[in-house]
Amino acid sequence: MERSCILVGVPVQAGTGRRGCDMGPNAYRAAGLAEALADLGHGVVDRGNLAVTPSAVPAHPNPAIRNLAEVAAWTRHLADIAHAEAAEGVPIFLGGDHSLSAGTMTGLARRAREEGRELFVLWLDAHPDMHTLATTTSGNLHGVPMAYAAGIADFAPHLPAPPATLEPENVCQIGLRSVDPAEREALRRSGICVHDMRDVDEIGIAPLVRRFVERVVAADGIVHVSLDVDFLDPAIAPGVGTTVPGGATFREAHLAMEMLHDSGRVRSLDLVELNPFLDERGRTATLMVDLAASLFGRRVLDRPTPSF
Ligand SMILES: NC(=[NH2+])NCCC[C@H](N)C(=O)O
Ligand SMILES: [Mn+2]
Ligand SMILES: [Mn+2]
Repeated sequence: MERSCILVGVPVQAGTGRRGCDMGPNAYRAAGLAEALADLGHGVVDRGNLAVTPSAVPAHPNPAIRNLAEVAAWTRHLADIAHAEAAEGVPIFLGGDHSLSAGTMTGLARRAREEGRELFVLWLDAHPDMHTLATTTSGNLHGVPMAYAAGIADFAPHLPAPPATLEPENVCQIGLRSVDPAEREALRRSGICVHDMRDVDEIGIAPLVRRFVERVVAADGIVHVSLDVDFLDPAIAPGVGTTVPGGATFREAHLAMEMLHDSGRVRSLDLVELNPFLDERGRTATLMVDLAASLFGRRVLDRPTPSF
């Protein structure tokens, strides 16, 4: 029996500077995510939207930081939820801002470790989200989840200690085009595999994804995809608070999803940063749903599955 898709609504917006991401989960539902997955033959369970009750956390000396207690509560809760749901099926986390990935990725890392599998992350984003609590200048905690999950810096006692961390070598970021100076340095030291938009332009999205999948297959690993709306060019995906020009095209994004599907290795997905308040008649939500459909098997024509 194939594993069912499990939709988990994560209406967090505490990690961003603007309101509206809390409407993301329901926009994906309105755009027909469950129906699109069911049409592909998948079982679909919708767990509804999660909620958390923040409790006080020790303050951090960086005065810019916003909503630390709330992000801490989401991180703790999501690590537990991701760990549990990954045993049940293929969790799809409907954000909500990217701070949610601090929880999902560390919970998934714990599950993978317990199962003796190597977890790989494909991070599709204009930003590396590699700030620490000390280096963020915006104070928006959607800028820190990769540093948190890859164990780049100690976030405790302000954020909960991660139950497990990612191997930086197993993380691949594609689509970068807005990197703060402190992040640049942190990336360089981390060993994370990074591809900016210049690499996408010069090399092409297909070879980049193929190389990633080849590494996964060589390690007999499994894949988590973290898809930030701002990976996409703002001309096709305006419904996000942190647009950066020069993003992935419609075809580049779909091709990446199709190739990942062909790998047979994808076990979980974050859909993050959708802000329906900034969207135009649901077009960004619809595009994200179509990309999720490509990731889970929708294609134009039948074709033989390549062996990587
Ligand atoms: N998940 C995102 N959209 N992150 C954008 C982060 C932008 C910037 N680096 C900051 O820390 O504020
Ligand atoms: Mn992001
Ligand atoms: Mn981003």
